[in-house]
Amino acid sequence: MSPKPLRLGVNVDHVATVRNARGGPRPDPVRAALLAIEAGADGITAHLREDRRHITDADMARLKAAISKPLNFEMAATDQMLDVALATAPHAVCLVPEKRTERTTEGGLDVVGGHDYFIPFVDELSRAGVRVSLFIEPSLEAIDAAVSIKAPVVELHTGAWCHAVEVGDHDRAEREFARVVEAAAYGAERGLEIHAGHGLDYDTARRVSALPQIVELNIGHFLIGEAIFVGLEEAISRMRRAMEEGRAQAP
Ligand SMILES: CC(=O)[C@@H](O)[C@H](O)COP(=O)(O)O
Ligand SMILES: NCC(=O)COP(=O)(O)O
Repeated sequence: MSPKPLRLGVNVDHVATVRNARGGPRPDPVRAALLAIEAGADGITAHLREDRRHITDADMARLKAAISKPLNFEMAATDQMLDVALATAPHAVCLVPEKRTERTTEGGLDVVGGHDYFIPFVDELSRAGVRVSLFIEPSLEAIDAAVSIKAPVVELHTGAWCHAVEVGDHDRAEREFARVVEAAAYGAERGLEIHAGHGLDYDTARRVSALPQIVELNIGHFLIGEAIFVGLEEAISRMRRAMEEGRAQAP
């Protein structure tokens, strides 16, 4: 059976990070989203953090109004964010953990300890026609919890693997990648749609694209950084090529 098509979701958070450094209107994450779609992005991801350190409520509303591709609204599981998400009516919501003090998303959602807490969020968003995904650690326990919470999609947090690659800790990187491989297969066997994201670059995106169960990668920080040097269109084209090369290796 040929592997399923692999989608690229481009996260525009860090266009807003650069904009907010000066407090003006530029660079505009909506302009970046439109360019990303022209360059081949299958969707746009944006993380409305509680502290609004990058994407703002207005950005999210403008993204929803402007883009022709699906909007993946990342948010913490809070009543306030739920209200914003329901008012925005995105294609999808991804529930992610947040800590005020974190520099970036550090781990996956605590779907084991917080199991019952997440059920109403998944219920209400699903009833509103929003596709819900849970941003989780690549672990079998987290997969089981996601199935029990009845979320149709999980996004496997690839940050630990990508960080180990980045710092040259080969043994740790291989252990972390093995967790991603196992969780992707285990989750797909249990009927979940499998996404992956956080910290991916061309090489790690190529490698993870070879996992046939994974149908969407959400990539932001690396692409926005690359765009500074080669332009956003070229960075996305190179990422698409890397994903296609990886997918060609899929069993
Ligand atoms: C959940 C996820 O991995 C991304 O949304 C990531 O959080 C990018 O935003 P930050 O860099 O602000 O964490
Ligand atoms: N959910 C992952 C995401 O949207 C982008 O993460 P990153 O590539 O900015 O680390």
